[in-house]
Amino acid sequence: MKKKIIAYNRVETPVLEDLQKKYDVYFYKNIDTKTDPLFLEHLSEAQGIIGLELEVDKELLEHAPHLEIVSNVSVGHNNLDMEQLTERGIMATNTPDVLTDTVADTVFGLLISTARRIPELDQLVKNGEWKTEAIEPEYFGTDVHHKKLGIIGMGRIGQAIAQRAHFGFDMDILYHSRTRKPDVEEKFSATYCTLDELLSESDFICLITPLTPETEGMIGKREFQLMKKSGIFINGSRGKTIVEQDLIDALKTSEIAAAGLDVFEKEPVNAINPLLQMKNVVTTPHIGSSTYETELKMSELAAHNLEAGLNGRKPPNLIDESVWKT
Ligand SMILES: NC(=O)C1=CN([C@@H]2O[C@H](COP(=O)(O)OP(=O)(O)OC[C@H]3O[C@@H](n4cnc5c(N)ncnc54)[C@H](OP(=O)(O)O)[C@@H]3O)[C@@H](O)[C@H]2O)C=CC1
Ligand SMILES: O=CC(=O)O
Repeated sequence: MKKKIIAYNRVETPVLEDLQKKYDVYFYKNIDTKTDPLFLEHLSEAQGIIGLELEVDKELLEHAPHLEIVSNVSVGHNNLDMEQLTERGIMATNTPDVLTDTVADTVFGLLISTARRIPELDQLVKNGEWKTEAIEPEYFGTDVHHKKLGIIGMGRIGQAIAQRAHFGFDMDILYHSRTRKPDVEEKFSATYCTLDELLSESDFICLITPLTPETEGMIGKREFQLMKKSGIFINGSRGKTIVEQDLIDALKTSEIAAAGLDVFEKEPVNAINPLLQMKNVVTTPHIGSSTYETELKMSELAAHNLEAGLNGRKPPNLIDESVWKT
């Protein structure tokens, strides 16, 4: 008998079609399915789940007695209650590495767009408001090259950001993570520092940690106050790693100069969120890894993890290896 899987928004079409040949696939596009009786019925039969950011918590797991593996189509796995999954011996996997460069490009793109005010000036040109041959100083941006960049979370993506900054833009790099990384320091001439030192000394700050109990709200009022008034803050991690209201206040009171945001406390972001009214805030809708090439690679890797788990092989990207019993 074919195994049953729930494929959850988003699994790229070729990957979905391949899974459909081998498994009974219940495909869900809507993110609001957790109370849907049909979803709960499918969940009660499923051996596997593959998808992006389905909140897998105790309540959901109570409806999933046959579940063997949850395969996230993302590297972040804050949507998974790992304690509950491990306690039940259910495997969980993610998709590291294949998205690293793409996310670093997004973060760097936000950084440059914010510093050079590209979306604002694009709008000015398109609105027919480019009146004089030489643009007025009120529309000048600030340099990126040769400035000081602080990276919070010097993991895979943090290092890919450092690579772009060091080799492409001659930036000085400060970093903060849980552990020091001598190889990274050597490769990018990077300097390890405390969070407070990084905040007060950097011209640009990129936050790219996972969302965990330790990082939730790690950047708030006190941290924004430590930043330079000319400082530009970029968040590529998760919305809840910062206190969003404190960012709004810091921008309103010119505590910092500008922000580039790919992630928000609530997603999709509420249309009346004050951040969306600010010219010095550049936003993207959580698209760090969203290129055709990378989304396909992520889906393929997630399917590979899922199939390994369902067929008695160790998935390459097991988040908690302790669930694997040889
Ligand atoms: N916007 C988007 O579309 C995307 C967002 N992301 C986000 O980026 C995150 C990072 O991904 P990736 O680089 O692959 O992950 P890694 O695990 O490779 O890196 C995470 C880094 O964060 C550091 N870190 C963890 N906890 C803390 C803490 N309490 N204080 C300071 N630093 C900490 C780690 O430190 P140490 O090395 O010392 O352990 C590590 O350097 C993901 O978890 C996800 O949330 C990822 C992809 C796309
Ligand atoms: O946000 C995306 C991820 O892969 O994590």
